[in-house]
Amino acid sequence: MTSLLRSILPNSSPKEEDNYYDDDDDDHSVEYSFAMEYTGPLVSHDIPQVAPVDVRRIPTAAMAVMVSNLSLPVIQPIVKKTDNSPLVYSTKLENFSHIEGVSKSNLENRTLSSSSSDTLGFSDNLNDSNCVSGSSDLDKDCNNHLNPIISDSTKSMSRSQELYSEHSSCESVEASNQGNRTSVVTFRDLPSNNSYSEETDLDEPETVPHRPVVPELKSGLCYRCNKRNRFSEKEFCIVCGAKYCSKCVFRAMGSMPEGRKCIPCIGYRIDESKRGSLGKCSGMLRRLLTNDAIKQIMSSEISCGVNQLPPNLVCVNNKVLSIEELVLLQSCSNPPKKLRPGRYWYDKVSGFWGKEGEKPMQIISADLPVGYQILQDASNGNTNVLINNREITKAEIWMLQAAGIHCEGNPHFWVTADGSYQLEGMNYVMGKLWEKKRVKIVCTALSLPFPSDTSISVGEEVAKETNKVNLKKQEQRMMNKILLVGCDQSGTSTIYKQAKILYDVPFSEDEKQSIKYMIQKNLYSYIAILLEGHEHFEQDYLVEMRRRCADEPSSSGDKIEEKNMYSFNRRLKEFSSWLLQITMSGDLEAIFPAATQVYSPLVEELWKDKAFQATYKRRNELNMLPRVANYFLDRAVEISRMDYEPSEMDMLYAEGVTSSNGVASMEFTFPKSSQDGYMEPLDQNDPSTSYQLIRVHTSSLGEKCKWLEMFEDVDLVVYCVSLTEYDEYHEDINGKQTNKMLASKRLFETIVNHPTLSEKHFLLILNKFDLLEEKIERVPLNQCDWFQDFTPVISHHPHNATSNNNTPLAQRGFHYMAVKFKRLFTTLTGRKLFVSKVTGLEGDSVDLALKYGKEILKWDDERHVVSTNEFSTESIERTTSM
Ligand SMILES: Nc1nc2c(ncn2[C@@H]2O[C@H](COP(=O)(O)OP(=O)(O)OP(=O)(O)O)[C@@H](O)[C@H]2O)c(=O)[nH]1
Ligand SMILES: [Mg+2]
Repeated sequence: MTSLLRSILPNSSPKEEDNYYDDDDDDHSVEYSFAMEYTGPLVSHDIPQVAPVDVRRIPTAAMAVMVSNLSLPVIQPIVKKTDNSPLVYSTKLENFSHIEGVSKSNLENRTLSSSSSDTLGFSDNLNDSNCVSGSSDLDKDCNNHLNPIISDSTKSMSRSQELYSEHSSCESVEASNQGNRTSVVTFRDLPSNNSYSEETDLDEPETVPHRPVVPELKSGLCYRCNKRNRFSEKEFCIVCGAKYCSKCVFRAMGSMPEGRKCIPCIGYRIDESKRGSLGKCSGMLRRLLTNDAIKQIMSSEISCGVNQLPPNLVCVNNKVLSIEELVLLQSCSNPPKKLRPGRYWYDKVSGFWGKEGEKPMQIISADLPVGYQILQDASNGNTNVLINNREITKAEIWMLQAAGIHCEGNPHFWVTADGSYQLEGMNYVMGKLWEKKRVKIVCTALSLPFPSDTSISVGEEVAKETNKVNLKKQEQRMMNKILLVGCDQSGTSTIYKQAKILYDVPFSEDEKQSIKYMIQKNLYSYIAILLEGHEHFEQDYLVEMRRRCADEPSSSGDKIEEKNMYSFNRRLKEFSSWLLQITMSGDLEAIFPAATQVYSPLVEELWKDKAFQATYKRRNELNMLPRVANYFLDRAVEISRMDYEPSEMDMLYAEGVTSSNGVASMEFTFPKSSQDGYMEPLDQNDPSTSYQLIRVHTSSLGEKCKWLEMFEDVDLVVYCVSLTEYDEYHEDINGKQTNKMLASKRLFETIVNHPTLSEKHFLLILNKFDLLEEKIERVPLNQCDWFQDFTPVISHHPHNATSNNNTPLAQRGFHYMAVKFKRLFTTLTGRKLFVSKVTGLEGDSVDLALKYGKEILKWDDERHVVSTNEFSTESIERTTSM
């Protein structure tokens, strides 16, 4: 028998063909099969029925592709329903009439219908060529697995078929032609998308047999043709793990009624380690089939009964689930995502859901009668703070703090599904957790769950749909987490904000508002510095004038006062002394920006005042004035107004970023750019790769950065150091002056040595290179004890551009510091530190550094793929695209 598959694979050996289809005309033991209206040319390319298939689930589009490969028309089966419900599949004859050599009468003659009123199958004139027998060589190969499926239709209908047919809402009515003939199938309308239908899956799917995983072949070998091509894509069987190349995949897997399983594995449970890849096929299969075909196969793979998770492998609150519980869990409006075998805890009141001994990973529907009562130590918390009887983790404490909830005194909270919280024993709701914007930021940064808006407020159906979409979106995306840390003033918040601007992640209203207030408050502190300077300038001017006066006895003291170019009018004088007093007392923070409305007119008046302008011109003499102050002072009047709206640049230059507990988090993707050249090939194939940048302030990390353990799932740590710190000092908690570079080094050591990050890649950002260029000319690097051996040789031949000696001093300083950190890192870890030179205020510079981070992650991914040759479909795609 010639098969359609065979016909599209002309080079395959006859032996291989025999393995799949035999010529035994008498054996027509297909239980579910096509009845199609066929015509001449098609007869010789019959449909590859290698396993019993629910007609509705046969990926017709897959067939269509194969047919289209043969330049044949797409066959669209249409369903006719007769009184007794058996179905007849037919195709529209017109579809074929344009094919050369095919007349309508020819088509009609070859029309197929069910062979008896209640039997669905091929009519005799096609049986010869189209039916698949169970006695082919292939089937002999697979005898043990296939026989139960394709022999006696009633007696031997395998469990998988039962489940399968149940899922596809087919009912086996009776068998005609016992042994050889097809069983009778009637069809009901498909129910909604639920994987489980009540009557179907409640009976022990755990009895679905388990098939051992095949031992892995040497990397790159196809399990069928045994040909090696390490980098060519393969599709793998979700049961036994065997991998097939594009030439063999259809021969090995047939029409894939249960998804990607080799034929002998049909009817068997999937390998649980591959559950994550259900519904995700390789790029290879996508190229071979149409979208519709892929959709159909993947949907069968996800929903067919035999592939469902066995309930006895899931334990919730110490109780092994029954099938009813599992169904409840998976069919609720907000089910656990990617449920795998394992032990879980479930807080029925709030809906928090997590793995035993771990922080919550999701918020699912509340009040499901699943598992026993939750235990206090379910998530292994050690905070003495309880939510719904569970001792919560440190990450959750941060979440509560972000919501403004105090956790002193080890309180016990009661949190309901909508986030309402109250103290145990108190009868009033203190607030709603999920309504606090900062909670969302902290939850995202710490990988804590946050409910989607819909799951709280909208009806079940909409929520269900939204969840599905979200789930799909999540599955499509690969999230890489980047943790950004550094000492105070190293520039982490600048880099974080720069990334927002670069990758089009808008600042939230909340962030904008608080950055605006920060800018306005800082403006008054800069003005205060100017006013302090003004007092000195005024005093100096007075002294100078008096000296001159002494030289010219004719001029009076009053005149000197009048002539003083630094004199304010009375109002400005009062404002000036008030502001200076407030600043000295440290109350500036308490008054501004709230008082902006009142003082804004005074700022305007001040700015127009000649005395103040004279002071402003001399601002460079004021050491206390930060460099960034110029940027804002130039627009002081505009900024001091109530209706001031900070621009992106303003937000970048503002000192700080809104965050609670010093944690800020953003998601972004790298935009595609034609200039990226060779750097981009992988991303072009995988544009959905997204990144999460989490900036955390070290003051929030506790002693010895203990709370770094909350960032166990980050992929890359970016440590930020300011290149200008080498001659700067700050007072530590004991009042001791400490060199800032040494403090940075110590923090670096602590973070690198932290057990949570022991396996992570590190990228060191040496920031503020623009400032180093200025500073290193004035202040030698060996001001810092750690940099004593920096002794650059200065060239006396400035025109010798190729000489190393002519490398700018700042560049050499940067290299030197980079090597210092690299050596330190290698001593601590034995691994390689990546370093990037950055000027945080320049977008391109930050962009390059973050892209470097991306390259590190990509490199790591590829390394894993090559070394472990994992089954992950993404990795297969990536390897190939290398
Ligand atoms: N000239 C220059 N200034 C920079 C650069 N990076 C950051 N700054 C400035 O340095 C100051 C500190 O930067 P931040 O980003 O606030 O530093 P941080 O790490 O958040 O420090 P904390 O807020 O103290 O935690 C800000 O005024 C920035 O504008 C840079 O590359 N060049
Ligand atoms: Mg800052």
